[in-house]
Amino acid sequence: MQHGFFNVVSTQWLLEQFTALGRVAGVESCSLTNAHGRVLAQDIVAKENLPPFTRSSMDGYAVNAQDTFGASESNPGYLECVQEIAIDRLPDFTLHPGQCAALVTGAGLPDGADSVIMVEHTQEMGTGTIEIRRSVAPGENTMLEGEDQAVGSTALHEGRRLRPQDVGLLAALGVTDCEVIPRPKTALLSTGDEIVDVAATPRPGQIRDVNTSTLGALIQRAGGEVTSTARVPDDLEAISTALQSGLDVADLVLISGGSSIGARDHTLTALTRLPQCTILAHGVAMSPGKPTIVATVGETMVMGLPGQVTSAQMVMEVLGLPLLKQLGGEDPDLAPFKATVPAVLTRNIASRQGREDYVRARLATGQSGRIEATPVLGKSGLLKTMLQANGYLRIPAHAEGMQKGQTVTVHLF
Ligand SMILES: Nc1nc2c(c(=O)[nH]1)N[C@H]1C(S)=C(S)[C@@H](COP(=O)(O)OP(=O)(O)OC[C@H]3O[C@@H](n4cnc5c(N)ncnc54)[C@H](O)[C@@H]3O)O[C@H]1N2
Ligand code: MOO
Repeated sequence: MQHGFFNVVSTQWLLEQFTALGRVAGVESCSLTNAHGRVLAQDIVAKENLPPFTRSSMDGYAVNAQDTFGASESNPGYLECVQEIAIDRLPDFTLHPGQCAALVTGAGLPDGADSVIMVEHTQEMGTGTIEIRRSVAPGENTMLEGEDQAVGSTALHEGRRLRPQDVGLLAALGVTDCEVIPRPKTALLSTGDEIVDVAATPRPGQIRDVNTSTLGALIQRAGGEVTSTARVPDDLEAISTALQSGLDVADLVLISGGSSIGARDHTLTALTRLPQCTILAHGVAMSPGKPTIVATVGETMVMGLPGQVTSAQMVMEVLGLPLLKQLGGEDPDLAPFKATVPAVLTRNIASRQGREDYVRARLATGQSGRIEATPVLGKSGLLKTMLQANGYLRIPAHAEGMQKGQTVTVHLF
């Protein structure tokens, strides 16, 4: 039996190691309908201008701005309306001085027009004359050809995780399929003699497997794929066999439980038996989550997570999600900011020096109108701190705690 953690590292050091890892191998084609959340494996270059022609952004009249200069409520101008422009066909005439053409939002402007006056600033006088009660500037109330995206420019870069608005840009450019990076394949091993299937009725002493579900959901949130799951007893041979099966199919193997130094904790031994294994960490200077193992076996990453339900989730939040995003090829410079909220702490929190504390917190708007963070303290074997909290805050390893009234950054779940 191991009598201590032998390679305790900081989260910062581990995160730095992750940034050196390459993305998973290969490329796959993805239809636009399935593209949301995927990471581009190619630059998308615009093959056309967007908008493809200059369009009106208002209902009104296409005009030459010069013809409206000086027009006001008290001193209106008058233009001759020569046509009604169809929404689905570009106008094939030229607007001459003193003329305007009726159009709706989205219609193309005729030659000779450079702006649109909104219908509410005009009055139809009959016999085709339009009273103009305001002036417009050149370009006003129009969307210029190529203003969204110019032909030949890079619309979206490789490494971008596609958000709904990105998918909209692909649609506008006529991109029906794109090359994406495969989702990192993740094998989940849940260890423990006492752990039974969710559908089972546990007999006294047994508990249902929570971690396969929470970790599976977190893997999906980070863009990974749960490729296989297995439940294994606290038995070195069984764990070794399941670990090998995971290594055979996955880019990342997550092992829940057995990562500590107890008599039933076999994860480390199962790993160190493998000739290609390098242990990066056995023990991370964080709480909860100290009994965490990070290793490589050849090209495959392995994380041994503490079995405690909250600890396993927090280690995933802090280390597992960045690792999955790195393996998934997401370029951090193109990634959206992780949502954080500055909030005023409602009470003191004590912390031991030498390890980071990750404290769950509940957010609420205080009487002053400012957002307040109340620490949700509790045992890491219970689920409720995660359920009651909106996010977590980090107390650095050198700090002895945080003071009531201090502004903290809450990372949202
Ligand atoms: N001597 C020491 N003992 C322990 C230390 C330490 O530093 N020195 N750290 C403690 C901390 S903190 C944690 S966290 C646990 C982590 O232990 P393991 O990773 O070896 O996990 P297990 O012992 O297998 O399980 C712990 C706990 O979690 C429950 N569990 C496990 N898997 C699941 C699951 N899939 N779903 C729901 N619950 C699960 C399990 O029943 C145990 O209650 O070590 C401490 N000990
Ligand atoms: O890490 Mo244990 O994860 O503190 O409960």
